[in-house]
Amino acid sequence: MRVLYIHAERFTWDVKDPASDIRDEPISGKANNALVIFATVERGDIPDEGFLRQIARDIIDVANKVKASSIVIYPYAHLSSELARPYVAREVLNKLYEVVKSEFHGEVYKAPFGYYKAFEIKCFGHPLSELSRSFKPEGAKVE
Ligand SMILES: Nc1ncnc2c1ncn2[C@@H]1O[C@H](CO)[C@@H](NC(=O)[C@@H](N)CO)[C@H]1O
Repeated sequence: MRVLYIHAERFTWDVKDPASDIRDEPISGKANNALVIFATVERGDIPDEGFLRQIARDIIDVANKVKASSIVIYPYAHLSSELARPYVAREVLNKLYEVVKSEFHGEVYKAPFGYYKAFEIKCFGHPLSELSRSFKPEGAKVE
């Protein structure tokens, strides 16, 4: 899984057209002081508890470091050329959302899977406000 973390003063997303047969309810939303997780599920990623806990731990660690009051899991199919199939990707992201929500003290949101979306973001711009990660199921985390 490839992720881009942006610590945003403000983040809003607006659902547009469907982009996949596999999709969630089309719910738009917004969050303030949010760690936004642009997440691309890659071929070989699995909805395995251990794999997802490893990712969730890193997300929550960074959210606490930057003192974010919310986290947004944002399905984003543009950070890798090795995309997982939509069915698997949706399951991995929904499970990641559940793990993060069960372990983070603040609000956790998930933008809907399977749509084109408009978004507005105001990045804080401090040294930890833009980070990227690559996670592999065998547990190796590549910075
Ligand atoms: N491997 C994958 N990882 C993460 N998200 C994925 C995915 N495969 C499909 N999606 C979702 O379906 C929309 C169309 O590709 C995707 N939509 C988007 O990526 C929007 N930000 C608009 O581009 C996304 O919701």
